[in-house]
Amino acid sequence: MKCCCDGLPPGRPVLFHFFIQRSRKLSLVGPIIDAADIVKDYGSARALHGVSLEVGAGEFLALVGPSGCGKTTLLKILAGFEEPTGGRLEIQGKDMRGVPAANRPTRIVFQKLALFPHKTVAENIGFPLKLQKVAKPESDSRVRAMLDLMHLKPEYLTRYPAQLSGGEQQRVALARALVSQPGVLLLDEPMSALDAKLKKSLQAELKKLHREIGTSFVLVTHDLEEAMMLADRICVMRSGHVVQIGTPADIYYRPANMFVAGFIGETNFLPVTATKTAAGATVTSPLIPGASAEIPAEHVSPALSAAGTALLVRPESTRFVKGDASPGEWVLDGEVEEYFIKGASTQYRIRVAGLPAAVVMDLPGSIVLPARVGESVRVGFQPAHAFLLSE
Ligand SMILES: Nc1ncnc2c1ncn2[C@@H]1O[C@H](COP(=O)(O)OP(=O)(O)OP(=O)(O)O)[C@@H](O)[C@H]1O
Repeated sequence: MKCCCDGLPPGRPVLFHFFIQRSRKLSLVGPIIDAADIVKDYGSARALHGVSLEVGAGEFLALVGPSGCGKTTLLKILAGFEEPTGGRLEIQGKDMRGVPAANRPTRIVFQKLALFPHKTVAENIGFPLKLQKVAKPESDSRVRAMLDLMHLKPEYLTRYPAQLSGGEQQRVALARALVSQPGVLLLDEPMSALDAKLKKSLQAELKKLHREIGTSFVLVTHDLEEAMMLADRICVMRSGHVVQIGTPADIYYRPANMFVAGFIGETNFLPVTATKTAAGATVTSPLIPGASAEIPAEHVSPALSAAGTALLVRPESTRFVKGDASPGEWVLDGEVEEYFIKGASTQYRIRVAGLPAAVVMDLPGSIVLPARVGESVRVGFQPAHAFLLSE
């Protein structure tokens, strides 16, 4: 027998069909969120200084940055819980000025669950549909579809939030946010209260869910690994400004400046003097007298300035040099300060004269250790593989 769900995974009912059809349609149009020059003042304090941001239909964007940089404020402005002091916000092509949260195509899930404790799971998930006066049979069917989507058992429908685990409660909150089929799902640290194992499994489910339903997700997170794992693009904020927006690879391998580089992942900054050339830049370092290296243009930050120029060498791009150095390799002499066995790899910290911080190395394997604490070692890396940036 043919039905409207043909071609969809078994057990994925009408709701899926709706999401998939809609996301295909939306992918033909422009950005679903278009925020330009958003300013937010709380009294005399400015929380956002002209933030501009676009989120594509079906895109997963993560907002990251130090505490107080304005992530939640921006999310609340998207959701309609805060009015911006200045700037323009369009969602699905419509100006959002004066549009209350309930009338926006957005839904939000907070870190602290806002489930109604005296309503059952079914009543919690169905609540937005009740507000929209959706007929009972349709509402029941959509609630059951959401339960299925969130891998929650049908018998949970009659349970109360207190009778569920933390992870299950968060899935109910996600189900409630998604049941009214929003164009954008806003997530404010939804997994930060969960233990590490549960967090990992919910992260995997969230990524799968996003791929399956095609709704745009905007996630605020403190967890940079989470942002790298889940997001199509990451927006790094600092003191109410957007510092860089890019793919996880852009942010990790081609950070705009030392702040972004230091914010995501371990870093080694080698002081250098750089001269721009047609092919990129030529660098020399006081730590490697007499040597110079060519850095290709794609490894030179477009925002390079004279202030505090440094070569970013990621820990996994280093090695111990036991014999001769490889062609073009730069080598630093040092002493092992400490090492940490991480299982799949071992992290070394090497004290190098002239550097304010120990050089961090991340070497595969942890069964046979190549060096011990106090041992003199030579650390090698290819400068052409490093990234040239400034403060
Ligand atoms: N309702 C408010 N009244 C006054 N100031 C506020 C208000 N909400 C936020 N702020 C201030 O605005 C700035 C940005 O806050 P916001 O909560 O957006 O930061 P955040 O990046 O989400 O921080 P965190 O990661 O700690 O949650 C902070 O300096 C904060 O103190």
